[in-house]
Amino acid sequence: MNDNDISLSRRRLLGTVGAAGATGLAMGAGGGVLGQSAAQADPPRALASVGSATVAFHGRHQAGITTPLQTHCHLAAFDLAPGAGRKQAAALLRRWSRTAAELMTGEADGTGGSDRSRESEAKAEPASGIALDAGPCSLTVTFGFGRSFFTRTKLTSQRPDALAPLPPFSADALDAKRSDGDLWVQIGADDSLVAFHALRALQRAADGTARVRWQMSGFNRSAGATPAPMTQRNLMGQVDGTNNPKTSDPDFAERIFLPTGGSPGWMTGGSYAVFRRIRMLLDRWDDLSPGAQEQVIGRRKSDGAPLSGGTETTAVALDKRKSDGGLAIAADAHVRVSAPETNGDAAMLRRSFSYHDGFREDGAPDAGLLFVAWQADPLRGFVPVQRKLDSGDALSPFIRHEASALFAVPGGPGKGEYVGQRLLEG
Ligand SMILES: C=CC1=C(C)c2cc3[nH]c(cc4nc(cc5[nH]c(cc1n2)c(C)c5CCC(=O)O)C(CCC(=O)O)=C4C)c(C)c3C=C
Ligand SMILES: [Fe+2]
Repeated sequence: MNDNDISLSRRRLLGTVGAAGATGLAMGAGGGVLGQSAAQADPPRALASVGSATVAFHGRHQAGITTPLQTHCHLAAFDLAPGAGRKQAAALLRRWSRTAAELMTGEADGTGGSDRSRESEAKAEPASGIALDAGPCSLTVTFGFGRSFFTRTKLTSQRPDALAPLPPFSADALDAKRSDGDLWVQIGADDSLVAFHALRALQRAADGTARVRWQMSGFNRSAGATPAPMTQRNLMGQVDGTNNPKTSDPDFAERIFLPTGGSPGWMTGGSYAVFRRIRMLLDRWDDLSPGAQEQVIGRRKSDGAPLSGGTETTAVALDKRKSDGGLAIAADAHVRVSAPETNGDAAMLRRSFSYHDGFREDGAPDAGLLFVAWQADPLRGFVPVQRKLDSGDALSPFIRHEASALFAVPGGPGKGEYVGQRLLEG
């Protein structure tokens, strides 16, 4: 883990246990045990651990990259308003950073009270108190810059080569209005109101400087939903995320983050986020037998074990053959085509959320994956892998890439700094 480790911290709400009533919190945390604990006069319970978990805003890397997946996310791209340039962008990133830092500690009360005394530009807090009763709930806010940001702010000399537009892929069906953007915000939290509150606070803080270009919401499974913690499942029912690079891998940092002394200097400790909104053709998928679905991916549905044998965490044996001589993992299976071994060691950290936006006119669910992949260089991570998938992945007939973006995500701010300061004031 890194500087942004989750910690269970004291929370301002602990002080309100008495006022809210211990029973209320016990009900939130444990439901059915309410009557029992009240009758036995147990001491008041602290806020449930889900609520009190915090992730550090400051550190070498921004939060929300190696942070364990939260239950809720909002992804939003903003475009700078006409007339807004580098100065206004710097002021916005300062406001956004202050807001994010406060919300992530859980110290902001959500009433807007503390902001009224601040400079008039700062509308950092919605006055609705949306998240008033909750702890920080592992809230993370991550900020990135799109290619167009550098033109708008006349900072093209600082634009990383790695921000070159992603190449077109044959299966792309991209909606330009839901792609790209000058600025990107990724919000994750283990509570839906905490996540929405952060989104509103950041949107308000952007007022007059930047406008929402697109916004999407996603989800993952809630902590405690399964008897033991496990890898997430996506909406196709697959265990998804197993073979991600691990923070304990010796080459993890060099694969995912830019080193000190790299180029450009302001990206030290940063990473590149590739975003793809990938709709799943779930009716077509659900018509496949479970066995056929497993062949498409190359892993078992029940527990995510590779079809070459073993358990979920057993290394995939791409050369393994069945008794009939055929490959245990088909030539076009998703895990074979995307594996680092078959892509010149290309690797990325996939940190995705499911989405469901209702049903389309034809009755099909508008649902799938908000795919987010992190890497030190998209030309050595996402691009070669997607090129290969584009030309021969058994999963392709069941998905549609509908939106796309690439963002430069700078390193985390030091204490007293704001995100992107080294770019905007360098
Ligand atoms: C370009 C990169 C990738 C896209 C786009 C992508 C889409 C996508 N993937 C799944 C489901 C699974 N993917 C799995 C593994 C996997 N996927 C990628 C890359 C992309 N996936 C990689 C690099 C890997 C790891 C390969 C390996 O090293 O073994 C798996 C298996 C479990 C796991 O390791 O995570 C599943 C399941 C969907 C549904 C999807 C688009 C909607
Ligand atoms: Fe995949």
